[in-house]
Amino acid sequence: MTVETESLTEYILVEYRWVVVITVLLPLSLLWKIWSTFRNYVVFKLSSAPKMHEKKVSYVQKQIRTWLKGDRSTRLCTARPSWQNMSFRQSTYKKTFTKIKINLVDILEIDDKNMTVRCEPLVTMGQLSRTLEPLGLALAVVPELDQLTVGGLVMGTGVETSSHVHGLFQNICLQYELVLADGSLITCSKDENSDLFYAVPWSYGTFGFLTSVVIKVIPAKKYVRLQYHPHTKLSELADHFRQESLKENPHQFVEAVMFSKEAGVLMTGDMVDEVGNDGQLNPIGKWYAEWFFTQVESHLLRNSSVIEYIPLRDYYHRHTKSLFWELQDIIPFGNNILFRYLFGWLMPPEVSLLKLTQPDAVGKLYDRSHVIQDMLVPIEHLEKAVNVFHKAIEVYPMWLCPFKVFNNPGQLKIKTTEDSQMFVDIGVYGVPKAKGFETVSSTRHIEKFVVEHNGFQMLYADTYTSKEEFRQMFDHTLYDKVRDSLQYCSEAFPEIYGKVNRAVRK
Ligand SMILES: Cc1cc2nc3c(=O)[nH]c(=O)nc-3n(C[C@H](O)[C@H](O)[C@H](O)COP(=O)(O)OP(=O)(O)OC[C@H]3O[C@@H](n4cnc5c(N)ncnc54)[C@H](O)[C@@H]3O)c2cc1C
Ligand SMILES: NC(=O)C1=CN([C@@H]2O[C@H](COP(=O)(O)OP(=O)(O)OC[C@H]3O[C@@H](n4cnc5c(N)ncnc54)[C@H](OP(=O)(O)O)[C@@H]3O)[C@@H](O)[C@H]2O)C=CC1
Ligand SMILES: CC(C)=CCC[C@@H](C)[C@H]1CC[C@H]2C3=C(CC[C@]12C)[C@@]1(C)CC[C@H](O)C[C@@H]1CC3
Repeated sequence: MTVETESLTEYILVEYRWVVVITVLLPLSLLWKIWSTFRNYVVFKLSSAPKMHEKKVSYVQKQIRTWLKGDRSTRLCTARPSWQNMSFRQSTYKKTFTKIKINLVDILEIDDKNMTVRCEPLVTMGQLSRTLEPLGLALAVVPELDQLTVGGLVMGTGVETSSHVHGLFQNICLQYELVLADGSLITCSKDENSDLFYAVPWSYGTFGFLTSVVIKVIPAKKYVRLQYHPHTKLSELADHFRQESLKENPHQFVEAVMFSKEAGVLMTGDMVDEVGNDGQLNPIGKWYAEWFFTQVESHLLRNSSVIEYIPLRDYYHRHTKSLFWELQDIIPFGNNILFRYLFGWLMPPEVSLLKLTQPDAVGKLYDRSHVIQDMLVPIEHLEKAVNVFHKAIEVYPMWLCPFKVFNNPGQLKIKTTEDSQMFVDIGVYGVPKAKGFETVSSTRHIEKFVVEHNGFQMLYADTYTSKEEFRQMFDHTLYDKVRDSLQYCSEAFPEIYGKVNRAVRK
């Protein structure tokens, strides 16, 4: 192919990807949603999952024993193909590792006396919020994309707008059940095998295979009373953001979306049972509703500090329908009123199908000129971080979400003697506009800033940190100790860095 035809093909594949998305992916996504909702409903109602759980765990153990009997020349990972997961990085190691099938997709038990839910690792956030809602319950932290799994959020991490109160997803998990590399089944909690319990989060499947998790639930109400506070000065927004995140009795939900370096909207919310007369009901989950982030932007443009009442589940999944703001690049007219009324009920396409059918040209384009990164920095550095991000990449909207890191053992070690420290997650998803942007060097620049400011990088996307920087970012003291104490662990699993660093993972 000549250079001209190649770039024309690339242009067509990128610009007209929506044709395939609309005609093939949306109908397939709908069939998949109908089937999985029906299947999960039936299994949950029949209560057959708890009986099957032991059998399925034995099968995981059997696969590991088979590997133990062999020459153990390959390492282990889950058999979930890369295209099925939400991680943006390519799990290239899946081509060479021995893949362990973990077909554990069910909610096992809801205990409304102890306020816990026990579920298998492939249970998704959408599945949990749908099941808990009619019971008047919710997870204390609901990472907002429907397809995120409990396993991925435990082994990686999960953050949401209630994290300034409850911490990260792992902080609402009370017990893990794992199959280790020696084939044994173990449970751990803060009182039992506590080293393993604290080392599991952020370990990316490098201790063993998670087979169930007990998670804390809270009482839920019907709506979220959400107040929008537009700001046109970064310093004012940052002060307000810190004040709302750090105050003694904070709102249950705090989030901000920046639409430029200076201007953004802070949102504070609380669960309520009724729609009050100080605001209007806004059912943002309806099929015809405008994308949430553009609704937020309209409050900035009107400079109006309004109150709205949003149905709770609509609130939890407010960024699902537009995949934050990523879908505007894939279906440019997805937020058009006509499209919404005619086809909004089909949205969004499944992320897994988007990954599966992503043409090489689109992959290359995302590598070259698209950023998907979340950087976590102590909240006092918010303005500085926004300025650094603006200079290096300049992507808007920019997501700001406060979260608490507790002073617990593990990879996220904070540099304070206090019980906890408040951080902010800065999420950039989109096409960079900064002059001189180059994927590796610009990402390295912000990674350096994050390391120097005692922050952390979320690892679902690519990291380019050196091993030394990575170990400086994530405390490996407990991690190394636990790996050394577990038989066959180092043979079976690479270190975290070996799985997440783009240059190192094979
Ligand atoms: C055949 C069909 C007909 C429909 N007709 C109508 C209708 O007449 N009126 C109407 O209001 N809606 C209609 N819808 C849309 C439906 O109400 C919404 O999709 C609703 O969010 C589905 O929730 P669920 O729990 O059933 O499904 P889920 O499987 O939980 O969700 C379906 C998809 O919508 C996303 N989603 C779920 N909840 C939200 C939310 N609150 N905000 C943003 N995204 C969300 C999820 O990410 C998921 O991908 C229709 C949908 C279908 C499939
Ligand atoms: N709001 C938020 O907090 C958001 C979070 N994310 C990120 O997305 C990722 C979650 O995506 P998801 O598709 O659910 O998960 P993934 O399948 O991407 O899994 C993430 C990691 O967890 C490991 N893992 C998953 N299940 C198990 C298990 N049962 N036993 C052992 N290891 C396991 C995987 O190991 P292996 O490599 O062996 O498969 C992988 O390294 C997380 O990293 C999360 O931080 C993304 C968007 C939003
Ligand atoms: C809130 C936090 C912490 C993170 C949000 C991250 C999401 C915006 C990304 C997670 C997976 C990403 C993927 C895409 C867009 C951005 C995410 C949803 C694509 C849909 C972009 C188009 C590609 O062809 C496929 C991508 C799959 C993963």
